[in-house]
Amino acid sequence: MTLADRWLLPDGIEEVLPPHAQQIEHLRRRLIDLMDGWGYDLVMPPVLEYLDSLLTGTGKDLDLRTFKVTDQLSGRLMGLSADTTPQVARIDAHSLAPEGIGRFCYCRTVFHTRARSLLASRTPTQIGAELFGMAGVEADVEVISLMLTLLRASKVANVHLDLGNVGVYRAIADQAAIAPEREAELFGLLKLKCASDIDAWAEANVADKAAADALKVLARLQGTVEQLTERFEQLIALVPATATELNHLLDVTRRVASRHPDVPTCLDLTELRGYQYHTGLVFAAYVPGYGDAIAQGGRYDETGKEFGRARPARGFSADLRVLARLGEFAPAAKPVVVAPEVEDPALWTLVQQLRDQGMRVITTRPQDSQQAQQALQFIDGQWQLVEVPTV
Ligand SMILES: N[C@@H](Cc1c[nH]c[nH+]1)C(=O)O
Repeated sequence: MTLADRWLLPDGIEEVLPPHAQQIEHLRRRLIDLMDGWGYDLVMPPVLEYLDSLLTGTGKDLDLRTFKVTDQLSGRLMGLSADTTPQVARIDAHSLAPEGIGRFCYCRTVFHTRARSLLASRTPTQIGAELFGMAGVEADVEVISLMLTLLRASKVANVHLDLGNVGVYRAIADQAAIAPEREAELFGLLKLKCASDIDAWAEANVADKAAADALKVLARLQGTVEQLTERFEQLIALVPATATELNHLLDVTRRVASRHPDVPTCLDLTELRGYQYHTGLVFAAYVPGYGDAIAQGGRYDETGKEFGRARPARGFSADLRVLARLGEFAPAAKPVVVAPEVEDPALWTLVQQLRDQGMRVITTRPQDSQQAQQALQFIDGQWQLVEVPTV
C-alpha cells in the first residue's frame, strides 16, 4: 500500500469539508425545527444493533444492503443500520408505544454495503419522518405535505411528485397466485417498466386470464389522473380487489394537488419501492437533472406487527446531503471579527460578549485576517470594534 492509497476513501464514502459541512448542519437544524413545528419528536435509534431486530419485517433488499459484524460480547450477529424506518417502527411498537398517534423524525448516517444508485452515497445522512396510528387519506396527505415542505425549505426547485400503490400490485399478484420464487422476476420487470416483457411474462406464467390482463394494464399505468382514469376502471373490472387502493390513490393525489398546486404530480403504478416493507401508497420526489428520487416514502402497516403492535404507519426519507447539494439553502453568514492575540481580561470579556451575540470572533494576528469585516482594536484606552477596510 502506497502512502497515497492509505489516504484514499472507499468508493461511495466521502468526507464533508468547509463550507459544505456547516451548510449541511444549518440545513439539518432548519429541517428538524420544521418537523418539530409539525409535532414530530426527534428520535435517535442506535447505529448498530442485533441483525434480527434490524431486519424484522423487511425484504431481501435491506438485508443485502446491511453491513454485518459479530458482537464480541454475545457472539450474535449485529448490523449497521441501513434504514431508520424499521427502527422507528420498533420504537413506536415497543420502546415508547404511545397511546395515541405517534409522530417521529430523525436525521443520522446510515450505512449501505452497496449504494442505492450510481448517484448515491454509501453513507447517506438519512433524514425523515414517520407517522403511526393514523389511518386514511389524511395521514398520507400529511406525510407527503411534510416531505414537500422540507424540500421547499431546502430551496430545491422544480420538484415533481410520483405516486403509486404497492397494494394494487399485491391484489393482482394474489389473484394471479404467483409462486413466491417467480415473484422476484416480475418485480424486476416492473422495475424496468418494460410493458412488452411484462405482457410476455404474464402470458407465460399466469393461468387466471383476468389477472394476466390486469398485469398488462398495470404495466401501462403511468401518467396523470386524467390520462389513467379509464385504465383504472379496466383494472377494477379485472381485479375488483384493486378498487379500494386505486380510489385511495386518487383521493390522496387530488388532495395533495389542491394543497401543492405548484408541484406537478404523476401516477406510476409500476413503482414498487426497494425495501419491500411498503404495503400501500408509495411516493417519490424528483427534480430535473438528477436521475434518482431525492425523497421517497410510503405506507407500511405490517412492520409494527413484528414488534408486537401492528398499526397504520407511513413516512418518508431523504439524504440530507443531497438536499443541501441540490437546494439553494444558504445559512445567513455571521459577521466575522478579528481580535488580536493579547492577554487582557477586558478584551476577553468583550470577545465572549460578541460571540454570545452571534458574531464569529477569531483571535489572530492582523496580517492573517483577510476574511474579517471588523476588528477589535485598542483605541483611546479601550477595546473598540472598527470596520476593516475592504481592499
Ligand atoms: N425509509 C424508506 C422511506 C420510507 C420512510 N418511511 C416509509 N418509507 C426509504 O429510505 O426508502
